[in-house]
Amino acid sequence: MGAASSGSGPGPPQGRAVGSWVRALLRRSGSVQGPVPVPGLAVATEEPPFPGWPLPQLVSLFLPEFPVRPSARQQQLKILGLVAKGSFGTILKVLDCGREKVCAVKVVPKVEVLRRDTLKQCKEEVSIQRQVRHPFVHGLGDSWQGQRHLFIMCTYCSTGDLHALWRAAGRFTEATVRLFAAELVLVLVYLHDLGIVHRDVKMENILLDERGHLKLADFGLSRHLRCGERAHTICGTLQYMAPEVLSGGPYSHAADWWSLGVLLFALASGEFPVPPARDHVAMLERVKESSYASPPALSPALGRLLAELLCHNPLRRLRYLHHFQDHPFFRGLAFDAELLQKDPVAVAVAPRPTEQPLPDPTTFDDFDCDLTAAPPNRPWPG
Ligand SMILES: Nc1ncnc2c1ncn2[C@@H]1O[C@H](COP(=O)(O)OP(=O)(O)OP(=O)(O)O)[C@@H](O)[C@H]1O
Repeated sequence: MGAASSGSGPGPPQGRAVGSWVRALLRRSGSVQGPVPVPGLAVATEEPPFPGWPLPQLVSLFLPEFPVRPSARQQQLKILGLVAKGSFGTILKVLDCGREKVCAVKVVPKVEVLRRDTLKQCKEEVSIQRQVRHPFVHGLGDSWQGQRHLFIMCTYCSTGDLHALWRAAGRFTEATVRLFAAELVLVLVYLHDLGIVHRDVKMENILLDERGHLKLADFGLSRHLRCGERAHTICGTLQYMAPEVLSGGPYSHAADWWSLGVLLFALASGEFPVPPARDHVAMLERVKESSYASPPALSPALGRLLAELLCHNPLRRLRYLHHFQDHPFFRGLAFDAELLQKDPVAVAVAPRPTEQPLPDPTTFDDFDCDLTAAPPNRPWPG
């Protein structure tokens, strides 16, 4: 939901209940807040307590993207462990006992959303994820709210994310880069045609399905941007940000194509084209100075693709499907989702250490409802 880096977390300590471990962890990370003194919010139900009366504000603010679910629904979920701590919230692995499915749930404290003034962005994330349906997009399963948290649930990807795979592999062969690039081209073209700019295309936000194909995730910075419209917010992840984004805009969907260029450069060479800087001003200087010359080990066709994506002028950057279909790097490849998915991706499905079974799964609503005794540890925003 944000732009800061996230890392995969270790499993819970052996012999300790997962519930108390997750609660302690959420508290340590500051993502669990004490009670917010809003009168009338002791019990959140689907209906307002008195027909015609407004819902308490801390509930109504997040509607309709985050409906209030009957607690029976939430009790069907059992926490299996921690997946990662993002900049905003915590990603948990849960078992949906009703559907017998393992899911990932992003848990975001409402207080944090309001403190950072990201209510609009947070609702946009869910509404965009609900809107998009594509083989290479990680779709939304469900979203709802508790008293203190927002919950965003989707299928759990057991193969992990592209960043973890890249770190393990060092770099990928050009054949693998070609396949991943084609999958991402299809996704970006699809999103841009819908008038959506992702704004945080990076390896950590790309999950892998069980056959190693890509699923673009984390629409936390995405927004609707019509063709011809321009954005100005400096956001994204520094190393992936286009020069026009780093300089405060105006920028368009072309910014996503720059990020793709950075990503493909790193996948193929094992290194980022430009090292990270401390802030966007310093990063812009580095980006301006860099020639983005491809390492000589890469083929001329890939070198050309990278140069055409990492083009400082957004108007001259590659951005239409036919640009890629006609490109020598993709010669002989069909931009067809079904054909691209035909074979498993060998490097992604190679056997890896199996996950430890987790002791004592706990019901999901515990950490939203059981913390009412703790005092607030942050000032209430506004
Ligand atoms: N459905 C999922 N299945 C498996 N792992 C997931 C899933 N969703 C997220 N993750 C893991 O959790 C990490 C953080 O997720 P996400 O980017 O959605 O959170 P975030 O709070 O927006 O983080 P950040 O702001 O740091 O990008 C991902 O990089 C990925 O490794």
